[in-house]
This record gives sequence, structure tokens and C-alpha cells, in this order.
Amino acid sequence: MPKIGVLALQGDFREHAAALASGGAEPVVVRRPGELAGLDGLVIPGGESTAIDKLARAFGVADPLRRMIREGLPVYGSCAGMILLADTVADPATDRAGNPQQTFGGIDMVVRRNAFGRQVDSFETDLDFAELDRLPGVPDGGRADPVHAVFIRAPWVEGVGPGVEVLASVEVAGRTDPGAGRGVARIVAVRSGMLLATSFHPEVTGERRIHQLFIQMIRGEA
Ligand SMILES: NC(=O)CC[C@H](N)C(=O)O
Repeated sequence: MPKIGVLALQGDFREHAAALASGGAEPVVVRRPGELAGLDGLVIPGGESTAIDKLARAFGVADPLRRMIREGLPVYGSCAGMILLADTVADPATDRAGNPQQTFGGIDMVVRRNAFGRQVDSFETDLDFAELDRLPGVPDGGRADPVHAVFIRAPWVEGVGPGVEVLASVEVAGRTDPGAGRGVARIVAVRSGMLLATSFHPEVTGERRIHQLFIQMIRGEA
């Protein structure tokens, strides 16, 4: 059974731990650098990327984690977790001294925080999610059911580098992006090697397939 850490500094780590357990993995709470040892993968939860960044640095987790990501640790980040996996944040928050928030990085992408608007602009929608078509249970050549995705002050991905695969997009025109023309699609899920990131929160809806996909990636089956 793969041992998958859940970074539990802030955010909805309990929901991720439950999703991993129901997908056949052993979730392990990670708050200290020593708890990173021996993991087959790690989940960075949704929450607040600035808080997770600050706490990760304060607890001494940020540097070792950054190194482990570079060395190939499989990581799945949802929402704030997606921001923390981005090499570049388009509009980083700054602390009182004017220092921008930091990320662990790993995915060659630019994310924009709170891109869909404020808390009141949070929304739910059904998405096609490319890689789920290959999960067990979906007939060859068949399509998986859409993912019911919950976006809570979510980021979107503004640009990806070569080697980053876009797994899902959402159309934003009219709803949250008055500047954009109708039909503008924003990237909300990506994969880059062993790194997976979604703008939305599968862990809060009972959706288990994204965690299943991540577990399969770790097993070398996806
Ligand atoms: N639901 C979430 O994880 C929100 C992310 C949050 N807006 C951030 O910048 O970290």
C-alpha cells in the first residue's frame, strides 16, 4: 500500500487523508521535516497558500520538500496546493515587509490566485477530465463521467511550459471574467511528470477519481 503524506500545516488535509484511504493508500500526516522520510507521494491540500508557505518555512519543511520535488517525489496539489506547486505566481501576495509569497515549485506554469473572483464568486461545475478516461472501469475508447468540481477562491493556470499536460479547463466568460470574451477557457488541471494539480477540490465532494489517478501515477500505472 503506498504511503502518501498529507501536508497538514493548514487547510483541508483531513478530507484528503480520507480520500487517499478510500483509494487504497496509507495517508500520513506531515508537519515536520522528519515526517517526509519514506513517503511514496505527498498531497498539498487546499487552504491558503500564503499560510502554508509561511508555516512550511517556519517548520523547516519548505526546503527539503522543494528538493524532494526536484528529485521526483510524486505530489498532488489542490487549489492552494496547485499554487504551491507552480514555478511562478502571477500576482503573489506580499507580507508586511513586502516579501512575496514563495512556492515549492516543480510545475512549469504561471498561476493566478483568486482568479475566478472572491469567496462569493465560488462556484461548482461539471468538467471533462482527460486522464480519467483511462482509469479501470471505463471501457476502452469510452469516456469517464465528468468531474463535479468545486472552486473556492480558486486559482487558474495562465500559462504552461513544454512538458505540462492540460487535463481540464473551464469556460469563464460571462461568469467571472468580464474582460474575457465568450468562450475563453481557463486551465484548471495539469500534470507534469509525477506532479498533478487541480484548481478545484475533489476532496470535498466525495469525488475519488483524482486521488485514484494520483495513486495510479505512484504505482506507475498512469
Ligand atoms: N480554496 C483554496 O485553496 C483557496 C486558495 C487561496 N485563494 C490561496 O491563494 O491560497
